[in-house]
Amino acid sequence: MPQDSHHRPRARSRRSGTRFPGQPADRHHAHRRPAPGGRPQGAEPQGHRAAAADPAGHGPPTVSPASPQAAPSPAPLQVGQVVELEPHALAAGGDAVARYGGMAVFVPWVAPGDRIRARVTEVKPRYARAAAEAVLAPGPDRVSPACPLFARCGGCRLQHLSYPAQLAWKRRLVVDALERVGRLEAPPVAETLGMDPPWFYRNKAALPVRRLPGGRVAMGFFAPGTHTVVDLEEHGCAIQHPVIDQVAAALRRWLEEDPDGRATSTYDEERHQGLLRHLVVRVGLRTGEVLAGLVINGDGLPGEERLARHLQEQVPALAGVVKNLNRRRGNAILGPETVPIAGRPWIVDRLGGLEFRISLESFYQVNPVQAERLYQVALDYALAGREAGSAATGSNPGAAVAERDTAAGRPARDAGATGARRDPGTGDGGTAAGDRPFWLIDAYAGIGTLALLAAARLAAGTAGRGAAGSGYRVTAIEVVSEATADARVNAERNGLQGVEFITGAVEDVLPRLAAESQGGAGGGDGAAARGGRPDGILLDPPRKGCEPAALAACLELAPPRIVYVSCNPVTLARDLAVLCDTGSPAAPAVHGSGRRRGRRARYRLEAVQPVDMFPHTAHVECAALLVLEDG
Ligand SMILES: C[S@@+](CC[C@H](N)C(=O)[O-])C[C@H]1O[C@@H](n2cnc3c(N)ncnc32)[C@H](O)[C@@H]1O
Repeated sequence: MPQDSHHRPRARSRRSGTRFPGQPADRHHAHRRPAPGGRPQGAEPQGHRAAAADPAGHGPPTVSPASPQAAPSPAPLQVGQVVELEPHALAAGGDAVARYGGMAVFVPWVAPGDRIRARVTEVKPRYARAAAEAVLAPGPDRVSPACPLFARCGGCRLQHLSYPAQLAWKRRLVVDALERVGRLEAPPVAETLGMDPPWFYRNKAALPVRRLPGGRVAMGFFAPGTHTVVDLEEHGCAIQHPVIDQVAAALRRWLEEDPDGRATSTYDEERHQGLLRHLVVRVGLRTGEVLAGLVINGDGLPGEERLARHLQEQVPALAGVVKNLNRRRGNAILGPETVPIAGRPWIVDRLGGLEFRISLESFYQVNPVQAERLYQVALDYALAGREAGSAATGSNPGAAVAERDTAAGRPARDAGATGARRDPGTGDGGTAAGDRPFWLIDAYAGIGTLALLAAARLAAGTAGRGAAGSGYRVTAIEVVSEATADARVNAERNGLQGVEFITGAVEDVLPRLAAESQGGAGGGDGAAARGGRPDGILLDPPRKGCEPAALAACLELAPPRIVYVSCNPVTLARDLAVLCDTGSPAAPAVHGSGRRRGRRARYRLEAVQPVDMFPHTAHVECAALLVLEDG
């Protein structure tokens, strides 16, 4: 697979050939270059064109002439009533919001500024829901969705909105959460960093596999609000890497045509019966390596070794095929045990000039192009003034290495990590005040992406003196042991020293480090005792945010900077309210916080950078910089 394969995505079709509106049928010219402003071909503004209605309320509504019977009524809404609405905003999940007689009405799949005819589906005391039946006049930001499955598949929520409008909305989402939930006044939120082109970016898919009556097999995403699989075979997916479609097609062929494949049952959630549950595919965007995981409600599949060979023949980029055993009921995709069937049970990808080994279970950002930008911002925040040249010149050694690597398409070992090792550095740029090593804690570290990129940057400024204690120290904390194992290998693979990996929950480990830190240097044998007070903490928790004990420990450790990376603006706002002590009712009480020097530590929100990690979905990622104000 070519190194820049993600720049040449192409949809494929076993049955019909071409996939997306506006996409050329010629596979080699199928990359949909966006028009200026990020709009893909085939997603043109609808202007005043009309579209047809979906009676089930699931399809995108289509434009039609205004109906004289649908005039707004001041009477209270009733289920089944047809009303005309003009949504003015999007709510957090991506539904449009309109007002009707003082009541908020949520309508999916329509855009602010659209004038629509909608049927009321639910009425609550303070809000209602409606399904759009027709767009009477499109709003200024409406575009034609690029994917014909849009609104039938639950993967994307915003394809009907121009990309610049999506970016503006995501920034607004962050500002609103910080103001409303966090009680942070006039938060310093930058414009959202968008992706160009914002398509075919996902490097991972977990596709439920279901056999249909007659023996055909469906694989895809669930329809919105259901567990009905929307089969991607016909159209592929506009936001995931095309090789994922190839692996799915190869598995489908096996299940439909091979005798062992035809004998393989697929999972029935309600009865908790059937063998094959999901196909999980991971792709290394920069290396082209692919890992296929077959999630099984049992021990194995009939003819699984032949199946693995079949997949590898069909998709030569497959580095390995594994089975994951998940015999549990419920929505968790992966079970506790992963067993290799063929090849190796991990892939390698390159990011920021470093190489990362990634197993099936380990967290890895689904959009590495945008992840690289996010990490660069987060580390610029965390390391400001600590790297050689960064304070004086604003230069960014890590980023320069990453760019060189990307531009030249060279293997990472020529750049990034080894570059960091070879680079003589310029003195004590990575050293904290006095002669103490600069100490950074990476909490929720996954496979060590941020920790190792930080170490590479710090090493570039300190001639690699990390482990010796005079330059820098990075402490990475992660609860999933497979991810920590990957992280250790990744440190070695990139020749990076001075990084220690702790497997454990942040809410357990950070308080321990805080207690050691209070004991002062030499007061224990842990990292905190050796390093004293950290110079920075990176927090990158899952969607639910940090536990109060983790936040309390941050306040006790009271580093000059905290960088909070988040994929959920609401929990970000809640946790920042604790760290900035805004008095928000959403902030949980934290105990024992900020006892350092008898004062409660308190942070100021200095900058927030939203990054569009998930174009066309209602999700947004952020990096927020907090600077110690008091304590
Ligand atoms: C959003 S990911 C970030 C990972 C990493 N920073 C990256 O960018 O690749 C969150 C990580 O936190 C881990 N995690 C979840 N809860 C945790 C906890 N209580 N303590 C430590 N790690 C946790 C997850 O396994 C996952 O690897």
